[in-house]
Amino acid sequence: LALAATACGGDDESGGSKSSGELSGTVTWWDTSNVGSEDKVFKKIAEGFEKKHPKVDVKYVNVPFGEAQNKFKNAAQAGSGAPDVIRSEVAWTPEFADLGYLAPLDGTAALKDDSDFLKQAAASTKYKGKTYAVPQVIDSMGIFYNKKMFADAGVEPPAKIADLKTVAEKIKKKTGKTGLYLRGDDSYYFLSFLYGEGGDLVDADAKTVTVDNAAGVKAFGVVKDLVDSGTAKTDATDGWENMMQSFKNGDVAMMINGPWAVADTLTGKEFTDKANLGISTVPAGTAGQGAPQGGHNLGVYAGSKNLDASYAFVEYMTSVEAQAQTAGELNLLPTRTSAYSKKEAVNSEIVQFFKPVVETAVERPWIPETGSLFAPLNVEYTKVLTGQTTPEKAAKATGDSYRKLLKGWK
Ligand SMILES: C[C@H]1O[C@H](O[C@H]2[C@H](O)[C@@H](O)[C@@H](O[C@H]3[C@H](O)[C@@H](O)[C@@H](O[C@H]4[C@H](O)[C@@H](O)[C@@H](O)O[C@@H]4CO)O[C@@H]3CO)O[C@@H]2CO)[C@H](O)[C@H](O)[C@@H]1N[C@H]1C[C@@H](CO)[C@H](O)[C@@H](O)[C@@H]1O
Repeated sequence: LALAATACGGDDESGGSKSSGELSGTVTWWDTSNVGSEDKVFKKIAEGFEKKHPKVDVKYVNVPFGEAQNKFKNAAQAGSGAPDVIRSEVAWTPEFADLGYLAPLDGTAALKDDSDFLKQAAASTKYKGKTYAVPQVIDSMGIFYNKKMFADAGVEPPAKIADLKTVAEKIKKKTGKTGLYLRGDDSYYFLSFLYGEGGDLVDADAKTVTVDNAAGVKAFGVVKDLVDSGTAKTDATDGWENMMQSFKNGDVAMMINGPWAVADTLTGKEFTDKANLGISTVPAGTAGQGAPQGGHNLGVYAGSKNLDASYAFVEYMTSVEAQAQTAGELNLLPTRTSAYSKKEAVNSEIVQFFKPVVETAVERPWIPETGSLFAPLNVEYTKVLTGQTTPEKAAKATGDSYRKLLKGWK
């Protein structure tokens, strides 16, 4: 596995020869997984592909999640420097497909046993009747909690927002620590509170923006109150780092997060005994309980000069064996139904916890604009949590941004 220092593309030297039937050439793969935890396992699996196809050289490039979407769009648009295979987050996939940057995979070697994929995982790979990527992982969110801190304070995982506040009060009294770390620089962490008040960002079927309705305003009020009441602490920047450090060091008793955070969490001093990590459903709001559906697909760049090897690589990386390995080693959720009966998935408490959560997770519309809904929401969400705007103004400003973005929507 040649570790390319910089993102470089499927240039013509990588052209694989099909004549011998044996795959050959280079496959450059942009992986967005977390460095130091997830990436090690994904690299290992990719090396297995090279062993199986000795004439293929996989160039592994790790591109940070926050940069990969634009980096790929820029390279694809310029027609130079794009990878052969991209780890495409669920909301990036319809956008890349709409732009023509992904090769349709129907009928290719990339798409094997596609009836084996969970329908909600497959949904984000379909666009205008074609399949543009293969689901690699699916995820949702839950409350991660420190079992020892909970036991010391004599509290149970909170089922409702009111319980969350009570639990936090008891933890503060007993340990002086803040109950929850609520990530403030990524509004994906707001969605379970929005759903809890019966809200959503948009109603795609009705082509209506809904983030600024009464439920949306209420949800902004709920998260503002969590911070103002001392139930939660937050930051306007470096949210991921601050959240992970706070929880791993026992500075907070809870965080809302997903399976992609587990491997890193277990390296924390509070979780050397991994049994100390508890996971529970996100607390319900006044209208119900719901967590968002996220995840990642593998797509083949439409301009790849080595389509055959790229198709085979995508199939290998999303195979039931690969998914069993990431379930066992990283507690990531498979997207193949068959992978859930593999022992690695059966033996993972995290996978078993999240399976029903993902089955009932709130789906988003898989339209090209879906990913663009977060940038404006991030601005207002952060301002609400840091007292720079009111729930009413935040909801309105977000709704106005959405109506500019979604032409003709109400
Ligand atoms: C702002 C962004 O909004 C959206 O992203 C949503 C996303 O749609 C949601 O689904 C959700 O993603 C979950 C994800 O499902 C979940 O799996 C997990 O991912 C783990 C991996 O598991 C882990 O392996 C590792 O990779 O690390 C990953 C991350 O931890 O957690 C994710 C949530 O973090 O939330 C995202 C919002 O964050 C847009 O799509 C853009 O990304 C946009 N960013 C660009 C927008 C450009 C201008 O438009 C701007 O110029 C650029 O600079 C910005 O970069």
